[in-house]
Amino acid sequence: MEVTIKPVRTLRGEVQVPGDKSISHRAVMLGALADGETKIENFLFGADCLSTIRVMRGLGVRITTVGKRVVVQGRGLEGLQEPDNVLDAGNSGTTMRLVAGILAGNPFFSVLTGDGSLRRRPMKRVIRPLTDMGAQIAARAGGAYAPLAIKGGGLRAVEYTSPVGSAQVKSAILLAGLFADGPTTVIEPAQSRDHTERMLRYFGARVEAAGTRVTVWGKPDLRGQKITVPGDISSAMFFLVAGATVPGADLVVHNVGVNPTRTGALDVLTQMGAEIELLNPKEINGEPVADIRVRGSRLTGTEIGGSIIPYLIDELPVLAVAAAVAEGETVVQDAAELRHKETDRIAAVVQVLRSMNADIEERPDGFIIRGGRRLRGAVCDSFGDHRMAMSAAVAGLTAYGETTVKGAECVKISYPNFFDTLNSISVS
Ligand SMILES: O=C(O)C1=C[C@@H](OP(=O)(O)O)[C@@H](O)[C@H](O)C1
Ligand SMILES: C=C(OP(=O)(O)O)C(=O)O
Repeated sequence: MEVTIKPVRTLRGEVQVPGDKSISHRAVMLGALADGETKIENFLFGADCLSTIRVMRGLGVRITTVGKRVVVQGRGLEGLQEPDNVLDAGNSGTTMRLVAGILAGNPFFSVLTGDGSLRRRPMKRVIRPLTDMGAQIAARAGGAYAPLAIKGGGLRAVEYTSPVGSAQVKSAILLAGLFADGPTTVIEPAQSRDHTERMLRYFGARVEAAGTRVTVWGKPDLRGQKITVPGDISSAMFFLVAGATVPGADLVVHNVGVNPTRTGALDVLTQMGAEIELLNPKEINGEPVADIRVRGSRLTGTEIGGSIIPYLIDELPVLAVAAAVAEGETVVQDAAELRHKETDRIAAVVQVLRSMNADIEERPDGFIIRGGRRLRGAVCDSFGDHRMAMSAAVAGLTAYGETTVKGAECVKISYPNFFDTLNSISVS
């Protein structure tokens, strides 16, 4: 699918983004491991979360959907069944890595695979700690890539120091830790998003967290819950950058999850001079939520690196668009993890923005953008990556001429109605 974006006069209106992807995945997984029923409202019906539902069904879990609600019949910690076929995580790194943690705890054989993109993403980062805990895991290319063949069970609790600040690695170990006796600890080089910890507590597990160190106690009594998924801040960020870069824009995005381990991009945009207000703050299921208002303003370049990176990792492609429009230089560093996403997002950002006339230099761990040049519409590839497709569309709003996004159907991974919502706020 090709989508053409025309420059807009301005952006106006109110937006409701779909449910948070990270939280939707975790709600299905923990619901499956709990005793009793879990009802999930505002679930993200994006392809990635549907992959999680498919995989958990493959493990014998009954999951039904009614409107935007998902109901999971929990099977208890010991209740999953050996799958009679391979489990397909599709395009979803979160599904593969977190489910690997759950499978490591189960005394049966299973094979986890995914699409071409996911089968090129690094898996040693979860295989190593899960193997340390006692699981047997074989993988392609010397243990580097999926498919993964897992025979789990008999896990021991460990203390693991992770070389990467990754919520998927941390969560895989914490989920495996549910099946071990005693406390399992993960220490990260920089704190990553903490939805797993919050939701484990919400379901009744004992979790202690202090900065980059998290401990979960094994064999908890998890009880089915009612969960309302907040709007996804990573999806909201496309509109927040659009609102910040389009002159005269005034947008409100409702009910957005503002967990401090996810709001790095809000801090960066504010530091760049964006006019952003958080309204109506509240808490649901242990997660902070607010409405976010943004108005068009003049932006200036900034530096992005160090321990904030995991707090904005998925937002860097769209922050690069803000940097290209801003006056002055923006330096992004310490973000080599971007090369291990659905595509190499450093190479992809450089290619897309350069084709749109931006002055951008590729670095091994990021990029340098000298902003302030008027962007020019171009034909952009999505690289099959939902966040690249939406970032190119946002860049097209302030470019002169038309921008065509090729392979735009991949937005279905995290935001199926993205283009409809963008149209609904565009003033031409
Ligand atoms: O745990 C999660 O839900 C996620 C963690 C991040 O990945 P890493 O853990 O690989 O950094 C992020 O990029 C991904 O979109 C979702
Ligand atoms: C990297 C992403 O997701 P995952 O790792 O789950 O594929 C993303 O949504 O940007």
